[in-house]
Amino acid sequence: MPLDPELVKTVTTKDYDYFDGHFANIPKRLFFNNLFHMTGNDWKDMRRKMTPVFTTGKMKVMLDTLLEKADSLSKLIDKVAQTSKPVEIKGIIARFTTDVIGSCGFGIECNSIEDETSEFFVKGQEIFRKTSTEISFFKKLLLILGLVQRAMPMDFSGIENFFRKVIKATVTYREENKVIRKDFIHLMIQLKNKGAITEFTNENDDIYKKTVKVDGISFEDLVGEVLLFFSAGYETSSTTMSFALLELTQHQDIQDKLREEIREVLQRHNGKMSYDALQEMIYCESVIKETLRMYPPLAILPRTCTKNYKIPNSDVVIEKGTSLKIPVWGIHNDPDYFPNPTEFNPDRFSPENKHKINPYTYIPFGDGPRQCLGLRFAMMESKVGLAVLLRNYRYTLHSSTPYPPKYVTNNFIPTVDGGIMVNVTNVN
Ligand code: HEM
Repeated sequence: MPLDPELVKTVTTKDYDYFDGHFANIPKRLFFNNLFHMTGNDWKDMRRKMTPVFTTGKMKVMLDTLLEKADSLSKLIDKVAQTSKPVEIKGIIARFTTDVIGSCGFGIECNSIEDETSEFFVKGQEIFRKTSTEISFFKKLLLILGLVQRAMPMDFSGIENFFRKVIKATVTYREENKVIRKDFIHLMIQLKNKGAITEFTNENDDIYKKTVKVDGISFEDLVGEVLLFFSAGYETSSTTMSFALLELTQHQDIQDKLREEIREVLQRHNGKMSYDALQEMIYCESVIKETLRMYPPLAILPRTCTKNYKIPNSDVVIEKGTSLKIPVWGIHNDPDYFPNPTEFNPDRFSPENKHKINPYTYIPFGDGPRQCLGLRFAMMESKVGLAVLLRNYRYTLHSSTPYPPKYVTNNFIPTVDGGIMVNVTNVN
């Protein structure tokens, strides 16, 4: 367990070649056929192909798709505020992130914001429930995708077939009808068919302006990666926004300041949540970063040693096959690096202060060549989500949720026991 930031640097970046796997002995099947589980040249090759999917240009264009979902979230929260009843906010945000990743990742309109019983959500749950009755939907998803390692007597073939069928239907429809949509699956189809993907510009320009040449990928690769976007992007983002709201209920001054910034920025941009407007939400970014410090969704960063490694200036040799766990939560909450770590203080990440943070002590998205590819997307989605939730509404914690929170013990991603119950009031 590397605790020292220098060692974290060594493992994730400096001597990355010795630690280039997340996990060892990954079974060869669809659900593990993705970037997160690859090592060595397979990983290098796939990472090179996938990197152009996540450029700033692509994020800007995908924002339009994301904003459609934000609109639905806005209507839902308005309804909630009118009822004056407390509500479990993580569930609401999870419906938003399901729809976002369903739309941006799978190209599917899940409509779970409007309808909790939407087919995609329910079908997914049904299928996962078949495999085991005890484990939560998302834990199962993480298990299936190998983000949690545990021997499970599960038969995944039904689930794999379901997702393969859903993605196949989307890909075939788009190919036959020449559909172009601003989402990940469109970029992946280009990768599959042309071995190249294009840099989106803006709506009025030719979206095939700038072509980035890479080798193609197979249909199975496409399914594997799209599934990874779902597992990597859904729960992590909803967890981030939910913990941000939890902290904001405890710090009304910070909540007010953030709301003020959101309103000011949107006023400057004629009420439109453009990419540029989001860039100007500096305080919002600090709030998200501080949330990710206190509550990193991936509390542990896995690495596997792939070649014997002698730790410099010591006799210690880490043997090939050794599994390493970088304790992200522990490092982020260490008073040596973050004074008063239990205090929620977004100013740690203000433009004036952020240079004071020691390298390799803030790693919610990992670090080095394997750093999270969806970082920009996650930040954009979280900013949009918080801006929609806070612009016109105030949140206070309902008495049924204790603070500090109690966590469930059987989930890989930090999860508040009983959910986060809040009161929502319209402040217009
Ligand atoms: C707040 C939200 C998120 C957090 C905290 C997060 C965190 C992480 C972390 C810690 C890793 C491992 C990095 C390492 O080993 O150094 C990772 C990998 C990854 N994430 Fe994220 N993630 C988030 C959202 C997303 C989203 C939205 C997507 C895609 C749409 C995504 C796609 C990926 C991919 C593809 C990898 C594998 C990278 C590789 O192994 O080369 N993530 N993420």
